[in-house]
Amino acid sequence: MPVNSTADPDASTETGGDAATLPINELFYSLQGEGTLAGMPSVFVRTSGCNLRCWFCDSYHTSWEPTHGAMTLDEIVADVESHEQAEHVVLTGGEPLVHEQSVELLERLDELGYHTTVETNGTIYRDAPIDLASISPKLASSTPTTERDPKGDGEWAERHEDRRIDIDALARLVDTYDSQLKFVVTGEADLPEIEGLLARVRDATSTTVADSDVLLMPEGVTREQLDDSRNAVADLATEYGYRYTPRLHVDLWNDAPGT
Ligand SMILES: C[S@@+](CC[C@H](N)C(=O)[O-])C[C@H]1O[C@@H](n2cnc3c(N)ncnc32)[C@H](O)[C@@H]1O
Ligand SMILES: Nc1nc2[nH]cc(C(=O)O)c2c(=O)[nH]1
Ligand code: SF4
Ligand SMILES: [Mg+2]
Repeated sequence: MPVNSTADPDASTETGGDAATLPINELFYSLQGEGTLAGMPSVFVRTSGCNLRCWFCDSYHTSWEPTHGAMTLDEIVADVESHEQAEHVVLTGGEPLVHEQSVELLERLDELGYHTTVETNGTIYRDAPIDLASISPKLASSTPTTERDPKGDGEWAERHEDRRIDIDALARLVDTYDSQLKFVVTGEADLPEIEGLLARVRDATSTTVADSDVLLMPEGVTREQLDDSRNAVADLATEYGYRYTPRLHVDLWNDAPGT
């Protein structure tokens, strides 16, 4: 369900008033397309607003040009519950953890017995009932340089670069929640950075981060783009001993909305 009205999703939102709300870009029922739960029927709750600007962002209308619709938590929960088969909810964005109200939504979903996955860029820690923290730290190859900026002239490059890795936030997420580290891979040149980052995370955590919790995901928003990228990423997973994750939803439905 696409949403349109007038809340401001650009900044993080504070709890206030009687009815808590979240800026919501869309809500839909599909199969989890990415990560260790790929194939799982899930309701997706996509918040609007992000603190980063990856040049390749497949959710452009939550980051570069965020939508401004809001829903109350009651409305979101009712929509989730209308999908009667679903036991899994994926909270994504945008960056869902910029919003303080995501915590209350996760608490309500947890009380109702849902398994919750949070798709996050790993730059923000929040204390919430999260069953799987699906962390996708952003590599240098995600930075919207002048040549790659989808909108302007590289205005976001410096801010993106400054914000994209926060080792303390990553370590806290990994230490607190069952987690997976899911890297968008644009080429072989990303691998040394992934290895260096993993070493820093392993150093900063008391939790064991197994190679089987590290996933390499091909960059691409269409089937045609993945046709060009997936085999090279699969080969890198084999070579380095990390896990490959497909983008099952793209393989199945290409870039159709609400999938
Ligand atoms: C739109 S993001 C929202 C959650 C959070 N902001 C994040 O980046 O993890 C959802 C997932 O899509 C991935 N993603 C975004 N654009 C992509 C692309 N062009 N190719 C492959 N994965 C992409 C992100 O890395 C993340 O794992
Ligand atoms: N089917 C499907 N699976 C997904 N897993 C993570 C997604 C996301 O955008 O966060 C996503 C998505 O957009 N669609
Ligand atoms: S962090 Fe996630 S939502 Fe934000 S720009 Fe990057 S891929 Fe898009
Ligand atoms: Mg997606």
